[in-house]
Amino acid sequence: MEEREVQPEVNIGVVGHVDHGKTTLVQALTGVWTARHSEELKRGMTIKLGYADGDIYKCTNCPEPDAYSPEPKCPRCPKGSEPVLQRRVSYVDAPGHEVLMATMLSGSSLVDGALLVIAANEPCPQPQTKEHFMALDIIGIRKLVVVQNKIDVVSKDQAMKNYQQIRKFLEGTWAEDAVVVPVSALHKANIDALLEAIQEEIPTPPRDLDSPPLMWIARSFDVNRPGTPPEKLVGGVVGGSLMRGKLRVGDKIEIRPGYAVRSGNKVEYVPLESEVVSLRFGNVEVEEAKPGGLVAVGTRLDPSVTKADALVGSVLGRPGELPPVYDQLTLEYHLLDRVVGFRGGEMKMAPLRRGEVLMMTIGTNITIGMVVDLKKDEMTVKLQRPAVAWKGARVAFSRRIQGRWRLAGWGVVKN
Ligand SMILES: Nc1nc2c(ncn2[C@@H]2O[C@H](COP(=O)(O)OP(=O)(O)OP(=O)(O)O)[C@@H](O)[C@H]2O)c(=O)[nH]1
Ligand SMILES: [Mg+2]
Ligand SMILES: [Mg+2]
Ligand SMILES: [Zn+2]
Repeated sequence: MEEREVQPEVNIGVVGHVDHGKTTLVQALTGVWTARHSEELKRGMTIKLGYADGDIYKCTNCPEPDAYSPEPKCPRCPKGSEPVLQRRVSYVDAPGHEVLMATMLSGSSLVDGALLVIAANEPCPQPQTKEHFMALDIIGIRKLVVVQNKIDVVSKDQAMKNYQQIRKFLEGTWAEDAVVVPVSALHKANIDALLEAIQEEIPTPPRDLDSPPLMWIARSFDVNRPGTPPEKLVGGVVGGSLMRGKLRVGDKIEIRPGYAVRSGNKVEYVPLESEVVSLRFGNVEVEEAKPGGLVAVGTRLDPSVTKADALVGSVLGRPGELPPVYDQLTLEYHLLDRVVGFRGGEMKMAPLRRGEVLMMTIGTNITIGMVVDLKKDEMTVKLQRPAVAWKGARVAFSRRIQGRWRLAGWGVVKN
């Protein structure tokens, strides 16, 4: 197989209000049900970031959008059609539940574009429809397709009414002209038109392949089954997406801030050094990884340091080439005008206060931070958990409002 057929070239976030059908849509696009953890299956909700790769094929015989399919066969052509692979896409499935907003934000830092899933059988916008939409803006994602889902459970009139609500919601925003594609994720209806929209609206961005590799870690695992004999144990695995550069099997790597070591109530972070022993996209092993797609990096690390997402929020690169780790960040910040994301309307955002505790999302790193210094457009935040950052990096922050962390604004790192 050619390399381009293995490594996805673009990452697309799937966001939107709880239960609007994000995970079902990812399954329609990839054949994969991303919820794997028993708690997720039991509660029918996404809790951790999920991801799955899917293909976009186009039949050379058929008109658009019929020509598009996630599978290498054309449902409309009898024998003899040869659909051509257009792109392989990594879909990052975000949780929609309001308490998991930080996870949604950390997932958004990995993607190049987004599908905003809106269920046609509820009034639009729902609280997290608004909050996720705003988060895309804050993180700087401007490639968007709106997916009007569940059209199988509404009448044509209801679907039209809901479509008008969606258009009204987008009116006057950066996404005013966004394409809205009606689908039924459950029945895999109109997925061809969605693939066409993805091809047109979410191009693969240019990639920086020459800089040293840099990857946000989004998942980390111990892949050994309990009871594996010691000689068969494999090293820890970390998953994430390369922001830039290339990574090859055999490369020496460093992970920062690294592994948390607790003694009493003190926590120290220990940077880790290891080597890339394998690289995998889905089930396919590759020798080299570039930006695009979520890659699983096999290492020689003791799996006990990677298990249970212990390294999420750290950054992986080559030894000595990582940006610095900070305990404190100075940000030029912007506060949203209004608090969104809860039922019963919106309210005006109060100014920040010195001493206030915020939830910071720095790439995939989610940490509590305290505002220790505050000027007009600038704040300094002391982080509970140190973060790799660099001048110009974009950071989102949430505030505790009415009992929940609500998206409150963003900042640009000045350190
Ligand atoms: N009728 C119908 N039901 C759907 C459709 N898409 C999803 N559902 C159902 O809606 C429910 C929620 O779907 P999920 O895919 O888990 O929704 P989600 O957005 O991933 O939810 P969270 O991860 O909890 O935010 C499930 O019962 C799905 O079967 C659709 O197109 N039509
Ligand atoms: Mg659900
Ligand atoms: Mg889900
Ligand atoms: Zn065809």
